[in-house]
Formats: sequence, structure tokens, C-alpha cells
Amino acid sequence: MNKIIIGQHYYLNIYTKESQWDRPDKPADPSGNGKADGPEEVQCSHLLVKHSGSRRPSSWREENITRSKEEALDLVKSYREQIASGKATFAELASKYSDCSSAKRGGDLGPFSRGAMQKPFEQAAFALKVGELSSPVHTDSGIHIIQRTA
Ligand SMILES: N=C(N)NCCC[C@H](NC(=O)[C@@H]1CCC/C1=C/[C@H](COP(=O)(O)O)NC=O)C(N)=O
Repeated sequence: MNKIIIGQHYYLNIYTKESQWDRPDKPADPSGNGKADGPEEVQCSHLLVKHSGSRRPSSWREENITRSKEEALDLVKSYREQIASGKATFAELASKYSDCSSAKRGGDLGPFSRGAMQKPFEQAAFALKVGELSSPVHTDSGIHIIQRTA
């Protein structure tokens, strides 16, 4: 049975909601990543470029997608460079060029937990800080750039 000592302070991490008697030895991490296993849920936008090897080589943009994987990677790299350099916004390019129906929402996939997306996508998404842009990510769908938005 835990002893309650009247008047003894305890410390509450307002981000992870964890409490402890001992004085914390470092400031709490506002991203709530104080937990070893990171966030429960993230929100991301993505720009998907499909290729002939995609699990479904078709999209709202193109009935039958025949570009090679190499061509898709070149496109993804050029889009990433335009976004990273501020020449274009993520939403502008995703809404024009993404081979996913989320293009209509500037690439927004909404919030999702682990288990919703294909593993390579999930691993990359959960490793991003809010606002961060991923490197090109390969899944069975094609090649993605991911931006974590929440
Ligand atoms: N929960 C939300 N918002 N939607 C369900 C997502 C289902 C999930 N989808 C993916 O993993 C691919 C890669 C990341 C985004 C994504 C989008 C795909 C890509 O296009 P497709 O290869 O399907 O033609 N279009 C929709 O599913 C899956 N487990 O297959």
C-alpha cells in the first residue's frame, strides 16, 4: 500500500500526464514525446508519386500509370526540393501532383494511430517532429514525401 505523505509535493508532466515524487532532472518535452514510445497519434499530409510497380498503378490524375520507379523518385526529389526551399507549399504541390485521393485535401490524411498505414509510411511518419518533411519513403503504393502536421 503506497504511503501518502501529507504536504509532500509531487511533479506532474503536463504533456505526458505522468506524475512522480522525485524532482525531474530535465524540462518536460512539449511535443509529448517524453514517452519512450512517442506519440499515440500523428496527423500527416503526403504527396504520393505512383509508378508501374505500385500496388494500384492508377489515380485521379492518370488512369494507367506507366512511369518507372526511377522517374517517380526523380519527381519526388524535385517536389521535395521545391517545398524545402520555399518555392512552393506542400499543399500546392500535393493537390496538383499527388496520386492519392488526399490530393483534394492538399495531401492531408487526417490523424492516424499506429497500425493504420503501411509499415514504412508509419515508421517514417511517427519519427517526424511536427512540421518536419520526410525524405522519400517507399511503400507498395509508390514513393511518398510526408509532412507531419500534428
Ligand atoms: N486512414 C486513412 N486516412 N486512410 C486509409 C489508409 C489505408 C492505408 N493506406 C496506405 O498505407 C497508403 C500509404 C500511406 C497513405 C496511403 C494512401 C493510399 C495510397 O493509394 P493506394 O496504394 O491505396 O492506391 N490510398 C488510400 O489508402 C493502408 N493500410 O493501405
